[in-house]
Amino acid sequence: MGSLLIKNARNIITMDGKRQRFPGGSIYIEDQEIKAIGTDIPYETADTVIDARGKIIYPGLINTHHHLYQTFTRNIPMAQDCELFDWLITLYDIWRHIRPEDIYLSAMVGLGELLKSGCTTAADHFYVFPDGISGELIDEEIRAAGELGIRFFPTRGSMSLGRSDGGLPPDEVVQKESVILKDTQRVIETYHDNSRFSMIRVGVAPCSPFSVSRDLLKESANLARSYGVRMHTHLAETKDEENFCLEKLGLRPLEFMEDTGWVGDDVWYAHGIWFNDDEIMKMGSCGCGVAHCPSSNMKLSSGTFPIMKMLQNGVKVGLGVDGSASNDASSMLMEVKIMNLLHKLQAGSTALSAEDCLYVATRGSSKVLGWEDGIGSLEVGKAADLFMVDTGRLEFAGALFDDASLPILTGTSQVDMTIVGGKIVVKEGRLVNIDEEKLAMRAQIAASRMLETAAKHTKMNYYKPRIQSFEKQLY
Ligand SMILES: Nc1nc2[nH]c(O)nc2c(=O)[nH]1
Repeated sequence: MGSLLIKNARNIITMDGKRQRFPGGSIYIEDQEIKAIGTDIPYETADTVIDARGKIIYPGLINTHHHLYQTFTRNIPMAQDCELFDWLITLYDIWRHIRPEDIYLSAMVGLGELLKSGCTTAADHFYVFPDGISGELIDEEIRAAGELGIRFFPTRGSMSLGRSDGGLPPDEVVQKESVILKDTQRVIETYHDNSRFSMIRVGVAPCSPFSVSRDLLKESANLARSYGVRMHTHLAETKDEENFCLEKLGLRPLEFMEDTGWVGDDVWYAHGIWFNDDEIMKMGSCGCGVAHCPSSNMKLSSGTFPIMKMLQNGVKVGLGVDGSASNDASSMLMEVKIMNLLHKLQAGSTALSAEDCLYVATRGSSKVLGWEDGIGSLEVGKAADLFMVDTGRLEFAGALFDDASLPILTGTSQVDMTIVGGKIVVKEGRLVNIDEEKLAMRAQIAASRMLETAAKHTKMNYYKPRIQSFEKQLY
């Protein structure tokens, strides 16, 4: 691939162990790897040279939880203003009609938004495999990631406990356990690459305690561990989930996970809001990680993630935007800001700085994904995954007093350049490898098709909001 020199940056925010910054610094990259970084590096030229005067460089953000296919079901009036179970029940009926092309296009849109907001590695949890849709579905989003040039961590999700067996999802979107395990093994064998600068690592991800069976959890854990791949699931997201576990399984959610082999330093959960103090201590000591998804937790009124208790107990915490249906966006930069504001309110004004939140979204996320040797900070020996912002932009005027927190506090959601593994994938704020306008048009047509098909089947009016406007309620 050759060499790349990025020189004369206004500042480089490294997020290394000392949180070093290099005002006036440069980075020298060979192939995917950072070979030198600082103000006094022994390289003056390279195959490609970028003059970064006036630009600030940050480590690429790492998204630890997403459902990219949900990009086609955002801003649906009927799925607003409800909590997780009602929200899922509404949306399962739409997701039933997803096609392979929808998975590809929704991933292109979601991953494109992530790259444009400074994200360089994205984990995804794909768990809807409807009856009657043939094809190797998760492969569609892997194809999209390859085309856009983002580092990708697809997790092969699954649901096996349909409504007729006491689960939440309709039977039409659950699969037989043998089918799930066979396809998961195929995905691991076809795509998983555990090398330091791998572009694809695969995880195993049964969906949630109310949508999978005990047997599937056990067998999935055995499969994942036999290949040495990581394990991911939703846990402790809502009180409804806790009640489901207590009533139907006689266990708290974490007890259920322990019982089925789903505790350990190769496991990360999404959300983790409703763990009690003993459980948080246990998670810290056994090395479990959590993908914190603040926007989604607020939107679905799920609760507030106890971040300070988690960090104080040594739990690995990373950041996730969650599926677009419970966020309506895939902006990692915006998520860092929202996280910062949420915890000012919850944990107090001095608990977490904007720079601490940037740490969670970079270093913290790399630990959650078990990938700290390759990504998460800008230092020699790590991948050249980074984003840059141009301080000359209007929204930064009057704010150039702390370079680490600048793009977070000012609330910008777009970066000027994103580089993944030494390759430029966003330039002047635009995706390099795809025509954005054409993609947007194709994607909206496909999303409308899916919604209209669902409406025909269910006879629901998805355009109808759940609540009346507040004026109507009040007067
Ligand atoms: N926020 C979300 N929580 C979930 N639980 C579950 O079973 N599926 C989901 C989901 O898509 N989003």
